[in-house]
Amino acid sequence: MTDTPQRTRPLRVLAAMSGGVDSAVAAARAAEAGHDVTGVHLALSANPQSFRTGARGCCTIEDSRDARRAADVIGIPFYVWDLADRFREDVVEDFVAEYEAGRTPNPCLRCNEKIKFAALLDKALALGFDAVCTGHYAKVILREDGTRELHRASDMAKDQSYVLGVLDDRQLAHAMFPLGDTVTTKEEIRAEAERRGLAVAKKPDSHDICFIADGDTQGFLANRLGRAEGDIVDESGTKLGTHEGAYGFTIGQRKGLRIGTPAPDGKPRYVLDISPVTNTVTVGPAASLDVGALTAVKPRWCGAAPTGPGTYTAQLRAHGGETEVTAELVDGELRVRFTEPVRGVAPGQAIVLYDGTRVVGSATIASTVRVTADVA
Ligand SMILES: Nc1ncnc2c1ncn2[C@@H]1O[C@H](COP(=O)(O)OP(=O)(O)OP(=O)(O)O)[C@@H](O)[C@H]1O
Repeated sequence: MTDTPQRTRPLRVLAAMSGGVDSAVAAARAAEAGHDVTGVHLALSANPQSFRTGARGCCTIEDSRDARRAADVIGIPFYVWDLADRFREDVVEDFVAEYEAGRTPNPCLRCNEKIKFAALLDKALALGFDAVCTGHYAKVILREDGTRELHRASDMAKDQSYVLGVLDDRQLAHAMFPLGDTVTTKEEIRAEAERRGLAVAKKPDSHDICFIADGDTQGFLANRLGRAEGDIVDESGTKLGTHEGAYGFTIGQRKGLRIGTPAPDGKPRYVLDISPVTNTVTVGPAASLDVGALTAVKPRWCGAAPTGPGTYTAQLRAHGGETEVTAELVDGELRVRFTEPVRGVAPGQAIVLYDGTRVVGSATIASTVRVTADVA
């Protein structure tokens, strides 16, 4: 294997600059490596001020100013592009629809798939750029046969390969992640930003979901979907309480159930199932969350699709650990079996398959098979 593609020759690079420290250092590293770098900040919210509530939100005017100041210090041209309509349609509306359907989406992954490495990348390529550079922590490795592989970042604690697991060969061929190559902690990145004179060196990290202020997902969804009172039931269907919207729950959730009656065994209860059809939330003991297998749809592969069953490690949520699986493509769907049962797998999330540190592919979890009973 050779080094990352960006090192082979100088490229025309479009650096996606959020106004945060990671993307500022990524752009600076790309420029320092000899590439012809232009910075771009994406305006992703139709009303940037609406997200300003003290904590960092997404794409405020302040963020675009921070990105511009960083570009000035690095000495690269800088633009602001308005992709708010695309972002609203492909990421925000998808997020709301998924919750409404009883699933748990990952909007960062969707944004990478539809915005940063689709709408942004297409526009960049049309303008003659070779690559889009971001501050993600992941590695692209160019193999001697010319194909590319996506790998976990050198620093596992910061690794973001999970949310990039949706990228296909074409997208990967034009992706540059200058932060993922080295063992780089956030503290080191901040120190590097300071050394480079970037004022964002001490800027706080962004939220998980950039378009939701103060991390209040429930408030955001309640605002979008309204109140829809329904029942909370146990596994036998006995009503235990009511909720104000099934979208407010995630499989495996324990807190905030507000059920008066304690479980007969006195143990905590967890969300086992969310039915948008009956607007019912089913709760039960932790053991009922154990999943032995799942089916996932819309598979995407980094490289050729596997031709038969294979053994992989899998990651099932953005900050989750790894688990061993066997996986096989059957009629275009991914059928996955866990070596050991795993707890609290949420439909709507992505399963990303790894071979060591290499991302093999990903798919969206559609249904799970519990160890105790089959549940769609
Ligand atoms: N509004 C935006 N405009 C341009 N690029 C963006 C924007 N939001 C995110 N990005 C790009 O996507 C990358 C990952 O986004 P994420 O929200 O995870 O940022 P982050 O890890 O907090 O990084 P940063 O410190 O640069 O904000 C960023 O490093 C940046 O390159």
